[in-house]
Amino acid sequence: MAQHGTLGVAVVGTGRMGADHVRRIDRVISGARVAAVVDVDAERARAVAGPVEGCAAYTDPAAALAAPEVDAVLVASPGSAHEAALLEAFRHDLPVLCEKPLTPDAASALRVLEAEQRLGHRRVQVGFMRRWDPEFTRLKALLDGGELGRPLLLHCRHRNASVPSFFTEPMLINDSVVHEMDQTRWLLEQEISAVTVLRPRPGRDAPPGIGDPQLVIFETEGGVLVDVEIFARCRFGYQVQAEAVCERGTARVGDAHGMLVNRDGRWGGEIAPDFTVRFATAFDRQVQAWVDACRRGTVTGPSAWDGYAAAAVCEAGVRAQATGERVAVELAARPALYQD
Ligand SMILES: NC(=O)c1ccc[n+]([C@@H]2O[C@H](COP(=O)([O-])OP(=O)(O)OC[C@H]3O[C@@H](n4cnc5c(N)ncnc54)[C@H](O)[C@@H]3O)[C@@H](O)[C@H]2O)c1
Ligand SMILES: O[C@H]1[C@H](O)[C@@H](O)[C@H](O)[C@@H](O)[C@H]1O
Repeated sequence: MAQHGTLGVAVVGTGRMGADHVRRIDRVISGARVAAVVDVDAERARAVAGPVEGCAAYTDPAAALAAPEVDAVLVASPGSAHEAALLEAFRHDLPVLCEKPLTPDAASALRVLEAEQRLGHRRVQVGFMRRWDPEFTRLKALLDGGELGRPLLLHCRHRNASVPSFFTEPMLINDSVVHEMDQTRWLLEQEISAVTVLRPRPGRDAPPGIGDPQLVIFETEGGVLVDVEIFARCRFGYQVQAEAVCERGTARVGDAHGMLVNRDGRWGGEIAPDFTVRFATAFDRQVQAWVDACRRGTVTGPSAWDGYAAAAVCEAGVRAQATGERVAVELAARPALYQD
């Protein structure tokens, strides 16, 4: 490890998330520095590397990951480029924080699992950052403590003020509801066994042919029902809420939005404009936990198995969305490397 135990990180993909992670490693968290950035867009890579001391800009991930200053890799390229970046990181046996999704489909996620198993040890943490959100970690601790009894239902809301114009209907599942898939598996410690997608009439802001909002229902292997409202163009702000209904009580997160203001005969709180604000603390804690684990030579957080399981549920979800039918999730057997 370079420079007094400081972790040298290569950030692959310097778009919205990648640039934000570069800022976070450079200015917010401790124990790491950005040694290299990679982007197929050379100008973008140079622009992001410029203000960071000692950071080299590359267009070829293979060249960057072979650099001696690089001890670990943060993958923030589009999902379709994740598999290649992960396999390149494995070639050098480097630890990886891979933004969600691990890969865009279950078959490619299985290939990543197989490659990691060939290494013989886990190297991947998947960027399901809600696992580090202070409210969600409290909910998890409450459910784990058991004082509310067993969870029976989980009501989730996932609202984005807007999404890019290229956002397709399957992306409601693959890009957005993938978070609730991981959140459900993590909070309940159960696999999701089936998915159904229901549609109300589309909102007026939904592009032609795209049903937005949608209601996505998960059934878990332990008999819990989970409903997820996904509304990608709700206009008013970014809202992620979850309420667990248990045998002896309920618990809900995602309502608190900073300040409460009394004014002009009204009272109310703030709503975050987007995920970078709502989950700022979660992103910081996620990357700090990854850096700390890398420096200890261990892994933490959601594994490649969790990334694969979410991809398998996404596949069922996209089929349920297209057919209107209840679709069972097909999951491979969990390999020994991911048993704990
Ligand atoms: N955790 C979250 O809440 C969250 C939020 C947003 C995005 N993401 C994830 O982060 C990733 C990036 O999303 P984004 O919004 O920053 O996208 P983006 O389009 O803003 O940026 C992607 C960047 O990757 C570059 N790129 C494309 N192919 C590449 C390759 N093969 N090698 C290197 N660079 C390449 C592009 O030129 C672009 O600069 C995606 O996986 C996305 O799902 C996660
Ligand atoms: O890529 C983004 C990101 O993952 C956000 O966390 C989610 O709320 C959005 O719906 C999705 O488009």
